[in-house]
Amino acid sequence: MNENMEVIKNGSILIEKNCIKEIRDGRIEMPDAEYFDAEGMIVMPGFVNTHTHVPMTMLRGYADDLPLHTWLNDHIFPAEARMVTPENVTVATRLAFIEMIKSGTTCFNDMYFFEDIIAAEAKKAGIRAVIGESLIDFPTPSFHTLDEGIARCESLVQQWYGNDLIHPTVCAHSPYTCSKQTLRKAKDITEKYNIPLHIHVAETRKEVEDVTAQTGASPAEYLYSIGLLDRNVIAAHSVWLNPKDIELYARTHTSVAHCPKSNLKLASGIADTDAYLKAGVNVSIGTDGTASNNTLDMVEETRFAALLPKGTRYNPEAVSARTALRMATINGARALGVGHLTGSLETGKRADLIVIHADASNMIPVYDEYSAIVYAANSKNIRSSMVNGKWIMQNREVLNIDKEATMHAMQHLVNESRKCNQ
Ligand SMILES: CSC[C@H]1O[C@@H](n2cnc3c(O)ncnc32)[C@H](O)[C@@H]1O
Ligand SMILES: [Zn+2]
Repeated sequence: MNENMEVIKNGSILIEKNCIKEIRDGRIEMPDAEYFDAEGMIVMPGFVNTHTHVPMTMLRGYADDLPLHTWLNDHIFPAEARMVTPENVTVATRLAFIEMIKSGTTCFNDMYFFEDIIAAEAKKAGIRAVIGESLIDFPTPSFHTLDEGIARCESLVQQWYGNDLIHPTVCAHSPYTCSKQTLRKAKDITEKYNIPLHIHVAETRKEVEDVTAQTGASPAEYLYSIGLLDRNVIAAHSVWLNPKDIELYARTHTSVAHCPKSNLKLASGIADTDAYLKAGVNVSIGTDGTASNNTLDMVEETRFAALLPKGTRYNPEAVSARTALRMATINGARALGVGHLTGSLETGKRADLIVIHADASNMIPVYDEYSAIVYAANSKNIRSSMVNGKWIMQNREVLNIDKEATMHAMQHLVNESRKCNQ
């Protein structure tokens, strides 16, 4: 693999319009060019967060230290039924974007309700977004019947299909909340447009037990049996895969969105990503929502993704820093079907990159860039960020979102919701 795919060292990147035109050692002389001096910096592709529910910033810390099914059924679903409105989704999405941009994410994959709002906000913020309206077999804040939900899914796809920054998908919540018919309808839309399907799979042992009791197959086998697994599928979590499931993912090119922190916090378990990678599965990294994480920080998530397998496998070579960084960038882009556009610094790709201040007390000395980023960096080291050739953060200032107004609006939203709940 070309060295320049991951980090750029002592070199120059020529960007023309929204694309990387050239990458070269040393300085590129261009009389009319605008120069950005990256002395003391590491330039790398932006992080690709492959599993989020961005408006869940409104529920950060709302119900902590609970197992997934209690957390979801007794706390999160009821809170969402009250709080998920178009206005609240707008505010919560802006807050999420500030946090994501400040921690180096240039592309994210979202599953929620009112994704039309999230798409429009992403366009304004300038962040690359892979977005899908979500199907689930009960009335939701954005639709009441399944037919309405399906219509919303397809109309979002039609609205953004072919866009250079916003890439549509369809989301089905999970095999335990969607019937076979719902899952098939979701898949039919993705097949019609050749776009990804985003779904939670095998997150907990309970899910595996329940799905197996109902269908006679593991969640992965069941999804395969109804034609759902292929290279256009992003299977979030996938903690509880048996050896046959792993082989099935590899054979069908199903991608995993590994969410180490959310899985730890909800005590769902630890995915054996070392085994998945060795079997040839495309493993990427996601944060999940801030009600289970409770951050959207891909620097932190990547560190967890590199450290956990070492502890569970008693093997310091399991998931190296370099592998973890690939999972967080190019594997993510490939999982989302945008690997031809983003996820690495290569001539012809879109200029989606971040600038890390490596000449910092918490990072020097930098013997190895991958190690410095994965094991030493924190989000504050990320100084600037560019998506599609445009700066979206410069010197830690997020350019297209009003931070003060957003924070104020979030506080107001929470106060109002508390009043209504009293
Ligand atoms: C159908 S929109 C997304 C839906 O998913 C819920 N959710 C958030 N995190 C998780 C998770 O880890 N497992 C399962 N479901 C999750 C979220 O609250 C929305 O209702
Ligand atoms: Zn999730």
